[in-house]
Amino acid sequence: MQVDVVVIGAGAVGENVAERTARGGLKTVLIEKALVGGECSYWACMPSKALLRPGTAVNAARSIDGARQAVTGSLDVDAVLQRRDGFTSHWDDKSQVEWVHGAGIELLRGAARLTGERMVELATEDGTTTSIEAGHAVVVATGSVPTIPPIQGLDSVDFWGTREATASQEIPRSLLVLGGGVSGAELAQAYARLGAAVTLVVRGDLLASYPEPARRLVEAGLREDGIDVRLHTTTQKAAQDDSGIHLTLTPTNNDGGAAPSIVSGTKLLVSTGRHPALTDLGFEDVGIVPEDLETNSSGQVAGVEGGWLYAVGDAVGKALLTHQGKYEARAAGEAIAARAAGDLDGGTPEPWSRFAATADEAAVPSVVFTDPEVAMVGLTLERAREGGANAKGVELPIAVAGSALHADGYDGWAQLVVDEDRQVILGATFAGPDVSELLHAATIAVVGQVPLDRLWHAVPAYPTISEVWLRLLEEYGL
Ligand SMILES: Cc1cc2nc3c(=O)[nH]c(=O)nc-3n(C[C@H](O)[C@H](O)[C@H](O)COP(=O)(O)OP(=O)(O)OC[C@H]3O[C@@H](n4cnc5c(N)ncnc54)[C@H](O)[C@@H]3O)c2cc1C
Ligand SMILES: NC(=O)c1ccc[n+]([C@@H]2O[C@H](COP(=O)([O-])OP(=O)(O)OC[C@H]3O[C@@H](n4cnc5c(N)ncnc54)[C@H](O)[C@@H]3O)[C@@H](O)[C@H]2O)c1
Repeated sequence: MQVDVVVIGAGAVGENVAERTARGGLKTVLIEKALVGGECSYWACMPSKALLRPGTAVNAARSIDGARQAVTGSLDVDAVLQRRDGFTSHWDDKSQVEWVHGAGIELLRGAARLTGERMVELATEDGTTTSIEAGHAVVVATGSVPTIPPIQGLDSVDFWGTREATASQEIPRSLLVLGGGVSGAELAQAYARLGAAVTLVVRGDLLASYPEPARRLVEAGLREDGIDVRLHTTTQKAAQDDSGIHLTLTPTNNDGGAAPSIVSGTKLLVSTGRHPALTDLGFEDVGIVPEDLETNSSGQVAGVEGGWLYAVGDAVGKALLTHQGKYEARAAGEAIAARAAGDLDGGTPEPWSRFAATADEAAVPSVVFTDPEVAMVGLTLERAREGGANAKGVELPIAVAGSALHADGYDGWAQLVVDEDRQVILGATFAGPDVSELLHAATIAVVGQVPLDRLWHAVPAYPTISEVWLRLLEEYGL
């Protein structure tokens, strides 16, 4: 079979590359071995947010006098799960397949691997194999897989990963959650609010890549929901018997030689990170060591002569986020189409052109959808300073008319990271109820490198939570 572009993996990221190359007039084949739509649609973003949102909505009503009195019941668990099932289309990819066809992309089902320069082999379930030659590019968009920690006994425990936790049809009586990253924090809260007794075991600090005050707000929110949060706690052992699953814990820095403690639950969720899904893809056959995979800003894999091999999204692991992967996909797809048309040469394209995912470097937005939320873009103060910037942090509690109206006793925190030499914003973090919708303004300011004296003219509407922007600029001295 001879085509222009082969995209391996039809997650959100693969779909977006294929859409761009097909739109650019290239005959594009998209190969998927499981569900078209990938992790985000069926086992990650969509179901996890669907599990969280009802609890957040009820808690929001409870935080306003007058509305609080109207909340007289608890969450309807069956209705929440059914609504979640709707958002995952009941794990049926029919509508996504229709979209693929509508976009002029050819979909092939099966597992693909590289077999040589511009060559891909497709193995289908019935045992047949097809060889496909890509005239212009092969794009690896195979996503990521869970990283399972080497904890004694864990391999003989029947534990959940995030797939099982986001797709479960029942709420366990008690849930142990291992890992205090975004998945752990979000799913611990979702299950606590749906009625499980949750213990969250965190090796270091919760949400360690976010600023400290934001972490503390989330920790307080989780504790308020009755979650037993164990920070700086190492899991020594896991075991399972008829009564449930048991974890043996010690303090992470156990200088005092504290005796181990045991926590138990009916289920265990292991959410200890993910890594690129690059095994069995034939990278070795094209001279690439998967662990050393590096790409330029248009997704071209380094060290491949002719620049025909691309990788994007979780498979590269620059930012394990759907929106950022889709952005990389748009840039790669545009670059492939432009190179095929002779409008763009090989090598790294101009930063901030539509062929380069330049924002990956220092302008990645992310939201932790706990209650309260954390929304962050760009660099933290530490990272900005490590990178050599003359950076200053400007931070305040979020306490403006808009936040006071939004919820009684609104508790939030905001920080801008300012480049003092260039007078632009390098990063921003907001923590508090419903702050996610504040994030895009900050993303625009960071990506646009909007000078602070111009930002001064961006007047937040009154009374909104965005007024905190005004207070932050005042705090900076403007
Ligand atoms: C619990 C959880 C919640 C999350 N929530 C959010 C969120 O709210 N917002 C956000 O931005 N991100 C979120 N993420 C991250 C997000 O899910 C990922 O960044 C995103 O799914 C990556 O998309 P992708 O297309 O790169 O990979 P995937 O979605 O994993 O797609 C890769 C596809 O490739 C296929 N494939 C793999 N190998 C082959 C092969 N050899 N041949 C054929 N097909 C193959 C797979 O079957 C899969 O369908 C969450 C992640 C988790 C775990
Ligand atoms: N709202 C969102 O956008 C969202 C939600 C969930 C996940 N995601 C993405 O998916 C990816 C995976 O999420 P995640 O939470 O699994 O990963 P993560 O990397 O965010 O967190 C993993 C956590 O597990 C801990 N850990 C690692 N090994 C451990 C061990 N042996 N014992 C105890 N703890 C251990 C780490 O210290 C860390 O706190 C993330 O990179 C994130 O970007 C995004």
